[in-house]
Amino acid sequence: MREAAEQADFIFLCVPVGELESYLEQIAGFDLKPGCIISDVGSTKASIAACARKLGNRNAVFIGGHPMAGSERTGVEAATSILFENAFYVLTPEPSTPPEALTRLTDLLKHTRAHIVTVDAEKHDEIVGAISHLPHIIAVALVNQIRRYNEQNGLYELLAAGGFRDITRIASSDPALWRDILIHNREVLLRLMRDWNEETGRFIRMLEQADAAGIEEAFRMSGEFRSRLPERRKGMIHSIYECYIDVPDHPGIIGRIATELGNRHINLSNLQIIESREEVPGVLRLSFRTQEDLDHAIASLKELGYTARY
Ligand SMILES: NC(=O)c1ccc[n+]([C@@H]2O[C@H](COP(=O)([O-])OP(=O)(O)OC[C@H]3O[C@@H](n4cnc5c(N)ncnc54)[C@H](O)[C@@H]3O)[C@@H](O)[C@H]2O)c1
Ligand SMILES: O=C(O)C(=O)C[C@]1(C(=O)O)C=C[C@@H](O)C=C1
Repeated sequence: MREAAEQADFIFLCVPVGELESYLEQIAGFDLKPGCIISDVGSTKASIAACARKLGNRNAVFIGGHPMAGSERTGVEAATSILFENAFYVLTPEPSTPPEALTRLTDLLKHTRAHIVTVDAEKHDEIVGAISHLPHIIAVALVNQIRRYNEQNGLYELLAAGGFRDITRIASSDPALWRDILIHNREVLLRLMRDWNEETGRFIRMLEQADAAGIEEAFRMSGEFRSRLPERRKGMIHSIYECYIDVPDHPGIIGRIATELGNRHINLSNLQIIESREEVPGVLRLSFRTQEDLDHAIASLKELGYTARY
């Protein structure tokens, strides 16, 4: 590691959050190239930023980083060359970070086609705590609640399909990775969990009082906010023109749809079966490179009798 680090212009630390500080400390003891930039990809930023401040700069500059991309999968098998494309990549420079170092790092990261955003490390942890870490806790808690019911009656597992799967994918994330993330952001998460308790408390009160209007309003407000979120920020740039098609359970149906589009010279860029029902290809998601292809595909599929929608 010393040999590689001492020749490097850039060093990225890509280990679990709990290992970051010890690597940064080791690297700080090496004879790094003048101007070397050290960054990381950890999901929390305040603790590694504090460690870097303590170690000081010497030859190198540390700039924390966090690509908001990835999935519940880990290991090299989960890597793809387009992982960061169109994703937001957060950098957490300090007021003392030399602007030219930040420019060199962003120039390098541009090749990933991610959108670079800068914010300070503490604010990062507050925001990402709310939009990433809290949802992971909620998903895990929910799955464990249902897992306990299922011990008494296996029907829970059998019937758990659409909604449950949608909200719990991230409950399959790597336990050790998430142990580190939650522990390193525990102050923020404790505050967020208290707010979460209030949020669930509001639902308890609405149910106790059979407050139909209140429940409707809660769904209306959440739907409104959620519909403002871009459908798909990361992944392949070209897959943002998407439509959904209900596919009946007939052999060869997917091939037929693809062939019909091909016959009309409509270029598919991606195709995904959304598994909402066991053993039934429920919904097909088709992606195109242009709005024109998408509109043409929807019109053609409707003409052929399929239910196609944006
Ligand atoms: N998975 C995501 O969605 C995601 C997204 C953004 C950032 N991150 C962050 O990226 C970092 C890596 O996560 P990942 O999802 O790529 O996980 P990963 O398991 O795919 O990669 C972690 C790598 O670190 C290695 N490793 C573990 N302990 C080590 C040690 N003590 N010394 C040296 N190597 C060690 C593992 O062998 C593995 O190759 C974490 O800090 C995580 O918080 C993850
Ligand atoms: O989509 C997922 O599976 C993720 O967990 C990705 C996700 C997120 O919560 O958005 C998880 C952790 C990372 O630090 C960044 C991205």
